[in-house]
Amino acid sequence: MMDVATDFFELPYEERTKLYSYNPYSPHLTLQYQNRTLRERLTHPADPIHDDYIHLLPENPPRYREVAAAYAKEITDLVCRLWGLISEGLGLETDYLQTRLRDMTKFHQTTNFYPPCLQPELSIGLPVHTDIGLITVLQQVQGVSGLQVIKDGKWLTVDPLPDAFIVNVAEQLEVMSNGRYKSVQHRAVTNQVLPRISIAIFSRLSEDAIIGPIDDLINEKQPSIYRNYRFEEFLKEIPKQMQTSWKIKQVFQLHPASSQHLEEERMLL
Ligand SMILES: O=C(O)CCC(=O)C(=O)O
Ligand SMILES: [Fe+2]
Repeated sequence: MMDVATDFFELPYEERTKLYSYNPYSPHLTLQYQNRTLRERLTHPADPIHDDYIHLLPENPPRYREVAAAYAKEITDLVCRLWGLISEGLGLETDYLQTRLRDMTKFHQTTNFYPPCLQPELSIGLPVHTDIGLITVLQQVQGVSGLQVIKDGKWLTVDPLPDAFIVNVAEQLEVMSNGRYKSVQHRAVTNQVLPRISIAIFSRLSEDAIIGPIDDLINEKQPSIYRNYRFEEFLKEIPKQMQTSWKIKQVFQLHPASSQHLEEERMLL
């Protein structure tokens, strides 16, 4: 996938921008070259079960459709296996998340291209955020670092490892696990010399999906942190909180004071 993604971003500007579209549900290219941000991203569905989208993928490079279809199949299978491990980690039946989520999960792929920047300290590839779905499977091009996560209030670089995927816990999994899995705050910085590519497959939910802590994880010692909400409600909060997406789930929190220490830690950034 990385090879065809690299070929795509090596296409001339006129060829890449054929994929400009205002419809977020069809494959589209977005250029983000303003407000210190330096990024192009190609986004499209990646769901072999729910979407009939292959004919909408880029025709160029010629192998893109075939490779992206196979990649979507492999990664969504991997996500289903990870759901099994996460369910077990939460003390639930192995197929709990798979049974509950598969029909209401939509996968999509974003390939990020960050051009080099002579003064990386003056720009950012992708500002700090948390992913909004369940989990994200990410791969980075070899040899160029850029992904950073926050650990103990400090930025930590996640260097690319050969043949390794990065799995990010995203917001809805933190809510469903009643805070046991923590969504990770991350960002991408630019490189002075080399361009960088990363490929993410996100799992999002259908808009009417009801999200909330899983009943079996709530008890007297661990009361529910969040109220139930429709995923649509979460999405509507995003434009209200541009650049601070990690605060969104607090809107659905039952006792906001309990997260105060987290808030204080985040204020350090
Ligand atoms: O480029 C990266 O490594 C991070 C990409 C990312 O976080 C995203 O697309 O949400
Ligand atoms: Fe992300």
